Amino acid sequence: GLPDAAFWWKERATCCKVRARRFGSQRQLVVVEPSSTAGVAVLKLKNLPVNSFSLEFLTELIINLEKLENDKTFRGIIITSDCPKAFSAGVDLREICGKNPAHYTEYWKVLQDLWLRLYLSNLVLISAINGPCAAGGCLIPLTSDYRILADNPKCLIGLNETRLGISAPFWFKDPLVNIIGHRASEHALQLGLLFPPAEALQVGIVDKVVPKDQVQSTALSVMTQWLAIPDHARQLTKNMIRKPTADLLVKHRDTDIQNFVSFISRDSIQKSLQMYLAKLKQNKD
Ligand SMILES: CCCCCCCCCCCCC/C=C/C(=O)SCCNC(=O)CCNC(=O)[C@H](O)C(C)(C)COP(=O)(O)OP(=O)(O)OC[C@H]1O[C@@H](n2cnc3c(N)ncnc32)[C@H](O)[C@@H]1OP(=O)(O)O
Repeated sequence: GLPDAAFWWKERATCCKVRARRFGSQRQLVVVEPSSTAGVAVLKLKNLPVNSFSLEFLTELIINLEKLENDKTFRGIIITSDCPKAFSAGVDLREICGKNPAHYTEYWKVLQDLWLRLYLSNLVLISAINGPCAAGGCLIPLTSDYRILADNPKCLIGLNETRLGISAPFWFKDPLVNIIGHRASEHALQLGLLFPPAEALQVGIVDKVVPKDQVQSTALSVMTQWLAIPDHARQLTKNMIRKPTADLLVKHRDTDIQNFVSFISRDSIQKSLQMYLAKLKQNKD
């Protein structure tokens, strides 16, 4: 029969630990702190300058999430950024530009691992989005249970992949459709829309917009409401609602990797990405 997500996860967690030893990083890209509320951890993303998903950062993130998942003292995690410039700028374009197919394969597998770890987490996950959040950067919010965005015109959020000449994978599209609906997703995805806070709230890609200095305290008070529900009942319900979407990725992971690798290896795609990266470097304040 079809291996379920838990099986996949076990196998992949071992790969992550092996990879972490390979990096042997001195920098701490993810900081986990206990919050003032019992049972709640605050996980801070700290891959300066913009929390783009390098392979090393993804690996560290997965290991920290795995530890929290297995630590019975924790029931919920607030995920936020410790980089002043962004919540997350998404996929690190240097990981998907000018590398070889083996690298693209490994990278995509790890990104899928992060998605599965978050989407099927038994913990309550709340994204405290205190900066811009683009494309792959939405992976964490879209797999969270609740999203709070800072009310600042710079805090744009959305899946802008088409603007880079690429397409969001189906496992980014599916949670977006589950959250904002079919028509709004069709519109947002095709046009690669990045929503400012008021529009983000209106379309429903975030649940709450608050002043930047209140993002974390609001996350804590929302967390308290979620933790008032008995864990077992909430977890069963979460799993019931999310399993069909997660099973699609589990079932199609290998094909998805093959599609990604052949797509990203095309000359035309590589050119688009390089142009986008060059444009980013020019647009400096
Ligand atoms: C048959 C078909 C089958 C299809 C199968 C599937 C296909 C799948 C295709 C592939 C799908 C990929 C899915 C995911 C994609 C992504 O996530 S792509 C990344 C998208 N991200 C963005 O568009 C955000 C880009 N960044 C910004 O807009 C800004 O940087 C910011 C976050 C708003 C911050 O702005 P500011 O404060 O002005 O800082 P900057 O000066 O712009 O940035 C600082 C430095 O960081 C570098 N940088 C920024 N983002 C990235 C990034 N994503 N990757 C790498 N580097 C990044 C930026 O260039 C600056 O660098 P320096 O110039 O060296 O300082």
